[in-house]
Amino acid sequence: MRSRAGWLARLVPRQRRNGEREAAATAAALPELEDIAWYRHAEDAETASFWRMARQLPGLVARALRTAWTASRGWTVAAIGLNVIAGVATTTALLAVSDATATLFAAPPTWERVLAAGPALGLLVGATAARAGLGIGAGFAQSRLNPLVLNRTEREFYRLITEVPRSAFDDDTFADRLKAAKDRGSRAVVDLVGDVVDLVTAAVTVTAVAAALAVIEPVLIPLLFAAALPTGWAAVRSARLMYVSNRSRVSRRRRLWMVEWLMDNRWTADDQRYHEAGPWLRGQHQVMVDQETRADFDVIRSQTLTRALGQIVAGIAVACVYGVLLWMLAAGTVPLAVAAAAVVAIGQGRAGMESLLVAVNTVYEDGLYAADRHEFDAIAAERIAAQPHLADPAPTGAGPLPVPEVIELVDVSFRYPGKDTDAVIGVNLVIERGRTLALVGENGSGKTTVAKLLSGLYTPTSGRILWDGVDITRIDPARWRCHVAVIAQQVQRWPFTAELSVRLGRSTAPADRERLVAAARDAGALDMIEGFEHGWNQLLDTEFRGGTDLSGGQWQRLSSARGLYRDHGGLLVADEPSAALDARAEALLFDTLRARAGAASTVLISHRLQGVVHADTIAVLDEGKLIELGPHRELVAAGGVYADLWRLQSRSYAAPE
Ligand SMILES: Nc1ncnc2c1ncn2[C@@H]1O[C@H](COP(=O)(O)OP(=O)(O)OP(=O)(O)O)[C@@H](O)[C@H]1O
Repeated sequence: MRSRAGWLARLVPRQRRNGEREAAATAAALPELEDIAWYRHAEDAETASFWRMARQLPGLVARALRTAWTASRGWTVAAIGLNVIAGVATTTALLAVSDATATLFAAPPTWERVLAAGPALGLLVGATAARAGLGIGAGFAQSRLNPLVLNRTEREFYRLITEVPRSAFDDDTFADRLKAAKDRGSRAVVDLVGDVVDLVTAAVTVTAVAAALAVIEPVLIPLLFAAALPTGWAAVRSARLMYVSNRSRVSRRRRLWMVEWLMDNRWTADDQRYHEAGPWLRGQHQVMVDQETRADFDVIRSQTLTRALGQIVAGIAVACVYGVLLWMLAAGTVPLAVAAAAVVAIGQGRAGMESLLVAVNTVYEDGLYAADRHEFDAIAAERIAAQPHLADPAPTGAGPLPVPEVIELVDVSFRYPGKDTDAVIGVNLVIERGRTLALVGENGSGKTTVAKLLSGLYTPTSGRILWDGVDITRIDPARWRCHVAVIAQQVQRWPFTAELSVRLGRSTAPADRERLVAAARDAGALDMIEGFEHGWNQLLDTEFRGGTDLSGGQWQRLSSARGLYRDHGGLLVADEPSAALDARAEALLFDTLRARAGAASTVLISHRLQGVVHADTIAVLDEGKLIELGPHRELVAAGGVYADLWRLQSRSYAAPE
């Protein structure tokens, strides 16, 4: 790391020391906050010199222009082009000032001299008006460009996030990158385009003034640069301090927002009150808010000191520029008329130079944040591309696969990201068309994981899943997922109308009223839906006007209806579909599942063994391994784990004598 001298050298390390202390304090209460990943770029941001920053500009500018160009070629050309033409108008106006003052101040003004300065004054008025008009035009073009860039950036973000494999969401690094991209990264990509237009505007103004000064008095050009440097340095330094601070606070903020969400949403409102968890949550929240406040104070103090120093040095530098001008005037090297024009040019030049330095800084700062978004895009795209069906596609044709006659799991193992043990270990299973396979086993034995592998949510770490002998992990899911329907263990309460909530099972297909009704009936949800005040159009979210909420079992019926609506006679995976159902609804659902026998394949997961006795095959899992396999009678006769579970459940359901 570069060594720094004086008070400034201590500013950033101090901020980081505070951050480390606070992280330790938070970690004591909330261990999951420990996270040093955010310092990855912060070191860079903290130590990059102005020149290194300037060296990165071409790359950042090129990237922003590419973004703008792909969003709208016309408005990009307009925003940049009009600014460049405005620069020509600036030079013209300044030279016109010079001409006019030379004519007017050559001797005491007379009417003749005023008239002689007329053309120059006319040019000045014309050029000034043109510059203003062009500036407005450029501003309009930029305003049109920004929403288009935002639109494109958002679209790409949500494409990536919905296409990324499910396993990405189990990875904390991915979650951090996602957060950084969402927090500010995406916005920074859009802002960067505006910053680059501002940079071009400022650069054009400075070049225009420099061109005018080259004609008026070239000696003033370097002095002009020197006078603007201290303010620019202070702006860059301030932004960098803020950047480092923000970076180090992302994890805490993520946790903070999570705790806030736990307190302010209706999903956790009940549990929070049952367990009187409010004070504890508030306490955690307060610890983090206090740390945020201290971090804000730290960064504000450091920024104020930096800005003050910049302003003092800038003041001295400006005094020197005017001093030199006065000296040249006194020495007779510059005539009064030229000095007057130079004062106007210096005024505009200083403003332009400061804007330029601030723009350089803003481009760099937003460039750092935009890099978060680009990094996220790259990680997401990499994960998407690494999926076996893209990285190592099976040599099969195009179009949807047929409904499979046989689905096989061959020596399938799976480990969740970041875990050091497998959730599923060397499982071999066969599901024939028209047959029902039941998965049973204790909590955490791997049943849902097998269901998720079968439905393509995850790819096996090793082993293969074959559909009629074809390894489906190497085939685009779009070609086979259409044959898989899932009634998930975790009931998702979609905040839509009842109809949409069921139709979501096949959202891209046109609504099929007959199938909707059939699915709802088979799931025991039809009477409930038809009994709603607005029937199928009933909104199921009390956070919106006219919305209502459902009981746990009613939500589960809706979830089953969604799965059944999706099902088209392929594989149906029902993971604990009756956990919240009453006896009548449960019996109806199991009848529905049994009715598939002979025609469609079913994988049923249930802890209620009464529900699985009819399955053709029952697979018993234990700590990820398949330990028993066979029909109910055989397993009971074998006297193993299944028989034990069956005996326990039969005993607890038996009526007292
Ligand atoms: N997203 C995940 N990330 C990491 N580990 C997970 C994840 N989901 C499940 N696990 C772990 O994988 C193992 C198997 O979980 P799984 O959900 O498949 O069990 P299960 O048999 O369906 O349990 P239950 O009967 O409770 O539904 C468990 O040890 C669980 O902690």
